[in-house]
Amino acid sequence: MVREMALRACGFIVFRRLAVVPPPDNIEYLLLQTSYGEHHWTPPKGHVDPGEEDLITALRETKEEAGLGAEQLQVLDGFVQELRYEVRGRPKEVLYWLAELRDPGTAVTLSDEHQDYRWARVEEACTLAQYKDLQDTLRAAHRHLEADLDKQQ
Ligand SMILES: Nc1nc2c(ncn2[C@@H]2O[C@H](COP(=O)(O)OP(=O)(O)OP(=O)(O)OP(=O)(O)OC[C@H]3O[C@@H](n4cnc5c(=O)[nH]c(N)nc54)[C@H](O)[C@@H]3O)[C@@H](O)[C@H]2O)c(=O)[nH]1
Repeated sequence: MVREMALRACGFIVFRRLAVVPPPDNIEYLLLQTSYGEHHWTPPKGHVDPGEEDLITALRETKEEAGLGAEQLQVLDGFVQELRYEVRGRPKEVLYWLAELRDPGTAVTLSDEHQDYRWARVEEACTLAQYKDLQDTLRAAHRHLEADLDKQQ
């Protein structure tokens, strides 16, 4: 039996820390709303080009979709989440890493693929995200950041 190859996409859960609010409530996550289809919200991500490395895809898509480049991001070690769902009857897998926006004041610049963006605290981000698997991923990211914080204290 030939198993159908899953469509593969990679992206970043981009977050920023506001200076004026004490942690962990100062953490906000970036979500983008598509300008097509159901106008759903997801972190920046997109399809892996043939031969492209996963992290390079995540960086390229984040630059294309949000205008945020590698030099503006700090990619975190030790966190990656894999989502699997079906799109038009085909299996799709999405890998998300975590990346902090170094300067929380950096402006987001959207492409034609998205019509809106939001910096949202974890619960608002989950409300926007809608999908259970993406909500779980956002909460896992938040727990990971909170655990990091505990270690520093
Ligand atoms: N005009 C038009 N054009 C489209 C359309 N569709 C695509 N284009 C074009 O394709 C290009 C995109 O290329 P990339 O940027 O490289 O790829 P991705 O970023 O991967 O983008 P996608 O939108 O293909 O993929 P998803 O976000 O995965 O959404 C697909 C479906 O999956 C569901 N879904 C989404 N997220 C989750 C989740 O976390 N969990 C679960 N469980 N389900 C989830 C949801 O139901 C959704 O409808 C663009 O240039 C468009 O021009 C469309 O309907 N009309």
